[in-house]
Amino acid sequence: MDYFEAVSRLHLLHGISFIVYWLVGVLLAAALSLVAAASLIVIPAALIRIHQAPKNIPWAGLQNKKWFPKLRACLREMAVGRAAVEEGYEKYGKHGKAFIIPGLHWNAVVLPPSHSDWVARQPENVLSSNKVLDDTMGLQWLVHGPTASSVRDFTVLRRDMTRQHIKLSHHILDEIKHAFDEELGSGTEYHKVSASNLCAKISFRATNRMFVGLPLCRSEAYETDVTRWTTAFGTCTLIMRFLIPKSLKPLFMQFVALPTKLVQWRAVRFIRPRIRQRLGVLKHDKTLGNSLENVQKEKEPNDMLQWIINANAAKDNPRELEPGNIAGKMLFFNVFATGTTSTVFALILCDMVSHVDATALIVQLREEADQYMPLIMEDGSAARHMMKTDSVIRETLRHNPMGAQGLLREVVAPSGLTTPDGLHLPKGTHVQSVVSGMQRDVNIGGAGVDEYDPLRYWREAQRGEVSKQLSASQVSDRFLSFGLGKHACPGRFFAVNSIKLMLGHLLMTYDIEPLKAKPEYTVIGEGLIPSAKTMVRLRRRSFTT
Ligand code: HEM
Repeated sequence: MDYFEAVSRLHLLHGISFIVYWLVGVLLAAALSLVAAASLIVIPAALIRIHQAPKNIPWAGLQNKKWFPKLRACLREMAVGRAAVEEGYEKYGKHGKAFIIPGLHWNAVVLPPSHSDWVARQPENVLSSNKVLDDTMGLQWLVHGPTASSVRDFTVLRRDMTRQHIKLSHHILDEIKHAFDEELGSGTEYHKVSASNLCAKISFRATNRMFVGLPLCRSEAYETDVTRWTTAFGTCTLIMRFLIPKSLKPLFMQFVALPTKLVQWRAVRFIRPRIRQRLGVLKHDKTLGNSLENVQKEKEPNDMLQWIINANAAKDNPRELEPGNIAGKMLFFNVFATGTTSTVFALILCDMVSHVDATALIVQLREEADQYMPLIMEDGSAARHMMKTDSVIRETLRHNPMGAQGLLREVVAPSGLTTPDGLHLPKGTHVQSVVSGMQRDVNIGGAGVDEYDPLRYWREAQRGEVSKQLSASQVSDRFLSFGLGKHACPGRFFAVNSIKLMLGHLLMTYDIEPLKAKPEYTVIGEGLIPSAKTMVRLRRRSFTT
């Protein structure tokens, strides 16, 4: 290599390193500008909210910081949400006092437990749940149409799903068996699997068997697209809530929503042809002069897709029957249904296998599953008799609820609202209740409620302490894991039944090793999920191969 070649190579090398440095520099500068821009928006917005918060209510989560404690608490919200709620409950809530919980999106007044029933009874035009749903989920930007009120119409869940899911139990169980077989194979060797990944897979399949039926619920591509959509949707709602001020939303959300819309378009490509085909049948029936009620119900598929089509057809607004709106509703229901059911299923599994007497507990639950699960194929309601399993589900929901707080509402009455103990909340105030701390509070639930005791509800009933066992889907102001009042979770009956079927099948079919220590749970904001690293060991029981 001569001198000139060496020099030109050196130049080339310098040139390449220059471009690399330049690119890194540009990227760094872009990242810094983004952070600066975000701070310019986020910090002033937080300061305004701090200024607007009621002055006579104490704050939780300030951590005794000397400089800008409230601002720092607001900015920390994503990292320490659950701790702040629990600290506030210990200091104020359990003594019947309200407190403020800091947040980047809004600061909320957390009312004491004695107010939960009162909150749940307030009409929508005074204390709104819909407004909170719109603001946290960006309904007018991120999901289907034609209107936000149509998106918020959950009649299909409250009416059709609640009535039909028991009739569909044998299909759901068939899907659960199939999904477990796919995940764990047919051999009798031990498998070490992530509890949360396993529960996510099985829950998605169980739910989507009822949503879209066979064969689509088994399509890997469909599952990937739906999961991508729920993730994109979640990410976009975070950006929308924390980074974009209210006044700029109409402008910015058009762009921020684009990736979610794109992923949504991809995900609905699987459902669209089915919708078109079913709408064709509906049109044919109508032209034959059949009224909607007379459409041959026995010929219709009994699944969520059909329930949505029928409910939208009854609205007499042609836009409700656009395939994109029908498919969009189906996808949107997945946001509510799959993540929640799988997280709770995984929490129950982890609580159960790490219980001090896990072996005896598993034996008892398995006996119950052996007795009732084989009846499901003939009688979908047989799982109703699995009251020990029901107790285990309610106990995890009570002791380790997914969300530390609940009953999220906004005061929308123009003159504000005054609580029973005289606290005036101006229009625009966000209120909520503590779920986790309250449900473990011995002063409310009695001695021992701070402990996890899986068969507590079943035992209470056996001892005659209650006339009827409290079931896992029964809400009250002492059990807020599914909310309370008009907006209480419409999916809870289906969720509890599916978890019973999943847990029942697992215990009947597999040996599961108890865990030696309590598993780690991951806290995100105020939410609780089992860590994906928590592994359980399972093997097919030999006589079931
Ligand atoms: C174990 C699983 C689940 C848990 C713990 C859960 C929990 C909750 C909670 C706490 C609320 C708020 C209630 C309130 O503010 O009063 C809620 C609302 C809701 N849930 Fe669930 N949920 C679960 C499963 C499901 C499923 C399977 C579906 C649908 C298939 C669903 C659909 C909804 C809907 C649509 C709402 C909003 C209701 C309204 O605003 O009127 N959930 N859920």
